[in-house]
Amino acid sequence: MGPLAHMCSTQRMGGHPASSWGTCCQGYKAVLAAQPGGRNRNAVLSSAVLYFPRPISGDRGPVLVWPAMALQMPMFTTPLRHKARSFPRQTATATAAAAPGFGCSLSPRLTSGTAGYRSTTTLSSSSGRADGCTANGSISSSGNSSTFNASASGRNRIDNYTGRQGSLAPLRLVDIPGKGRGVVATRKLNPGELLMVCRPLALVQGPAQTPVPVPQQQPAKVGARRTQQQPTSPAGAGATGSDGVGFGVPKAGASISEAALVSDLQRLEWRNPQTRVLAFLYRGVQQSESTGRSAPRRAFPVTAAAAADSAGGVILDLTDLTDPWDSGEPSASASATTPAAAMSAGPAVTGASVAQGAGLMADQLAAVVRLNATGLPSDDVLLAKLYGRPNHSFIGLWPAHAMLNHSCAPNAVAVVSGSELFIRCCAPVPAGGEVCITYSGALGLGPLPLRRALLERNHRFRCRCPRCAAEERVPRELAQLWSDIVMLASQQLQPQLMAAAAALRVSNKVGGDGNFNNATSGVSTTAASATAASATAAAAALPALLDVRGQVAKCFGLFEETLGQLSLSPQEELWMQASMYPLYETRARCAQLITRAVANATSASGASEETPSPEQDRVHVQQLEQAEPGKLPHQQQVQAQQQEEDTIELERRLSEEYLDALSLCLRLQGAANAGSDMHVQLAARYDAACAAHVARHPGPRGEQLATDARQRLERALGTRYGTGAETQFRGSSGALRTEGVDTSDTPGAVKADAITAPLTAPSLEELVVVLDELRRQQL
Ligand SMILES: C[S@@+](CC[C@H](N)C(=O)[O-])C[C@H]1O[C@@H](n2cnc3c(N)ncnc32)[C@H](O)[C@@H]1O
Repeated sequence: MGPLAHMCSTQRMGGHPASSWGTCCQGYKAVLAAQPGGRNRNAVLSSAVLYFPRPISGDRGPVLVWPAMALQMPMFTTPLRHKARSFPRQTATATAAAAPGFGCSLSPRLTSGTAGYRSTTTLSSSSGRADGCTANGSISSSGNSSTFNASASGRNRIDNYTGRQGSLAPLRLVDIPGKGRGVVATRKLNPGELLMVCRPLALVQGPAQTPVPVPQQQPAKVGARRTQQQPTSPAGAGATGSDGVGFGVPKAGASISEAALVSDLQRLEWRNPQTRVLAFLYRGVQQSESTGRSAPRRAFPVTAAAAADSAGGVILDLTDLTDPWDSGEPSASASATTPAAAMSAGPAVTGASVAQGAGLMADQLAAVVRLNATGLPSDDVLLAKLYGRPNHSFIGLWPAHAMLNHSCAPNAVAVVSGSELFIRCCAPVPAGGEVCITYSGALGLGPLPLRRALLERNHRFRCRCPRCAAEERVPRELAQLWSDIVMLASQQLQPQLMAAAAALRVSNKVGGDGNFNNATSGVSTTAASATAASATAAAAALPALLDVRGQVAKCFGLFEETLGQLSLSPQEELWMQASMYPLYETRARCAQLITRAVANATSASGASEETPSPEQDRVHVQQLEQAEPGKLPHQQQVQAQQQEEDTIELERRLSEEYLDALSLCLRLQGAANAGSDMHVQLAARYDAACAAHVARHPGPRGEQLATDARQRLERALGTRYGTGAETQFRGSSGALRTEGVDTSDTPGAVKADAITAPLTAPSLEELVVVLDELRRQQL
């Protein structure tokens, strides 16, 4: 039986495959119809039982089970073993070129020495960490007032880097009932708009890494460290697709402990403005403790909390926080000192009494870090590649970023590049609306119970964003059914797909180079036999893939049926679908693998026609001799042509099915995770898949798909990185690698003479070129 024989007739017509349960692919509808009450909720639930081959909710419940894949890679729990590097106190002078006409320059190196901008950066940092992490804690700058890091007053930074004079950052820090402090927009904000460029109060980086194509996630709060590593996404990066674009966390990416940051906060030299910022952040800890909003995991001394409150509080605005090392006049008493000494002795610091002594400091700092710090195994891979510098794992404290509260429907996204953290609007925000990021990373694309459990466990608060509110109104049994479906998709179907993908990977290897060397015997096989082996592997994988396809189709039937019973707004419906994302991505992944398996199988038959074996030749000659003159060759030709047309048509339909599924995933990413690296990766994947499709199946529909895909990729890139139209700060990571610092372990590192300057944001063309490069590296 050939591989295609596994498909039932409806599937050949674009319908559903036969499942391993032997039911018709449209069976769930029959079951639904057979239930008393037809389509009511109970009927749906009982039909669900019929369709799930194994119990789908275990003792622990779905919300505890689904993130298991993510939990396999805990972050920031094990200190890194870093190559020892020391950063003695030093002064570096950097010259870089200023804005006009600079947008297309890819290498910061090219910018050095040209006219216009000169910034003097004094870097004083902790000396020699035992673990070799780099600590970038105290950077103070002065210089040209038209630049972000050189503003004399520190008040107009955002105007300066966006070039919009007179319109100070369109954000304000306010108290938000039930959440503590938060950030609101003072005017309407649009996706892609740069909102803040934040410098860290402290930053610990791991050693330089070369990007390796695997998925990344946008920065998540440290409290969520166990959730931020996303499971390998079938539709997203890490997939085996030839159109795959995975460009995230370097594989060597290791975790850095919170303790490393705490210890750097203790070791860094402190001046009063920075102490004020720290005290300001610490107030958040105390507030959350006193309101019970977010109980810290340790009790803090009542005296310290009371002292901070009675100090009248430290009132800072966002501009004080975006660059904590550039906040104007240090107090007279503010000679460099340690945090403990500064907090207990510095009279100019309102929050000085927060610390009762060095003994408490570590605890307090730990609480500040826990509540406010952010970390990932890598900073942004695309920007690093664009600017020609390596990636670093990191954990850092960016005070302005720390003021952003969470929403499951975020309208802002954070991107870390070197030591800067950029905040960009990723969904429209009305004037007065709160600007929120997500703390959940990829797991924000999951059902409410899962999101809620993660936020409550890691951050100790209950999200009441509009998406959560809408999902709360879903009847309980339905919500349970949906959670079960998600769990089925991620716990059972995705592993099945992974196994099939592994088999196909082997088959691609065998068939791919056409001259496969057998590892054990060292015997080189012919192209034809290798392709035949590939076809065999594809044929072996197909039944499992078709089974998954059938199960996914049934799950979708159930979900869509039940979703249709609720009266939801289009936005709410999109959010519900986003919460079922694992099911959508399972479908896309499955469609992709089936497309590949069929292509492998059919190319094998083509290959054997091209290179018939001696036996085939003999049979063929015999047939010709016996045939009526002129008849058989013609019949054969017609048959072969028909077969080929059928095959191409089948491949086209399967490929379109894959593209449709991917397109939906992309839409959902845009609805609930816009501007995330997952969103960008998926957009790149979709773009590449559409381009591959149109190359294989030329025609107006393919062309249209490819155009649409490119637009969507540009939108995703624009949301995360800007459109290149505005001037922005290109990152000052050069400050980490100033004169005298050994950069030999960081190939391509930005050297002292190339400390970056405000430049035009990367253009879309630049970003697309880099994306393509990363993709080629992966292939
Ligand atoms: C990084 S801080 C954000 C700033 C914080 N509101 C403050 O005043 O310091 C994170 C904490 O803010 C609170 N928070 C953030 N998002 C929230 C939300 N959607 N609902 C309730 N509290 C939230 C929680 O206490 C959380 O642990």
